[in-house]
Amino acid sequence: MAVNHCEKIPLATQGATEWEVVQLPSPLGDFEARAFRSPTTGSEHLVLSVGPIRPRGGLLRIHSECLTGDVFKSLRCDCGPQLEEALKLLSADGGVVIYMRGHEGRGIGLVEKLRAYALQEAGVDTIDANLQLGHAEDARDYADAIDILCLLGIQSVRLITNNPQKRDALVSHGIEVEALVPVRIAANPHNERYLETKRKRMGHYLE
Ligand SMILES: Nc1nc2c(ncn2[C@@H]2O[C@H](COP(=O)(O)OP(=O)(O)OP(=O)(O)O)[C@@H](O)[C@H]2O)c(=O)[nH]1
Ligand SMILES: [Zn+2]
Repeated sequence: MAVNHCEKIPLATQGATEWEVVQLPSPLGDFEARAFRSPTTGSEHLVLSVGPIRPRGGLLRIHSECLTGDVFKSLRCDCGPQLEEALKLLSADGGVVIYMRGHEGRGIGLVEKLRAYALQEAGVDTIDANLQLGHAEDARDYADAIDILCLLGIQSVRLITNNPQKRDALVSHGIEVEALVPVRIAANPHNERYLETKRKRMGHYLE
């Protein structure tokens, strides 16, 4: 049964004392930025938004940190172009991106992600690499994202993702997902197998 997503928000967060709103102009658009330090995980997340924050029906992307893809434009994954695409959608229609630190490597961190890459270079796919290293295939926790949505007063969204598990994570915490907005990026020779595994083994909408 879905729960009220604001019910369990940590008391330390409820006043949102660290919730300054600043301007963040960039080549991809002019954003408002907020930073959030989670009292439970200690992670510091970034929220970028365009326009008024809509309690219902606004665009939302929950973007999992990928230092190699987002910052260094690695071609091994599709994260960098997906983030850019999401920010462009925001500039056109308004909405919110929550940039989730602590989600690096699907929650296993940067060092372990590179160990997983090494296994992939030996022929293992992205899921089995995680499993061989003793991790869950996806170790991401969405509790901080739910707290942030509560602080923003967001109850329902159009979610920018190809990943049905992100929708399920929100719905199970009482956030309504009115629609999934796909964010498909052209494959390249370096990420073809990775995208194929996401489609076949993780159920991502990547036809
Ligand atoms: N463990 C691991 N993590 C990876 C690998 N490639 C990318 N990542 C991480 O995966 C996360 C992105 O997850 P994806 O599965 O690409 O996409 P998603 O966020 O679930 O779905 P979308 O919303 O459609 O982007 C980022 O944190 C990346 O650092 C990999 O081979 N192994
Ligand atoms: Zn990536």
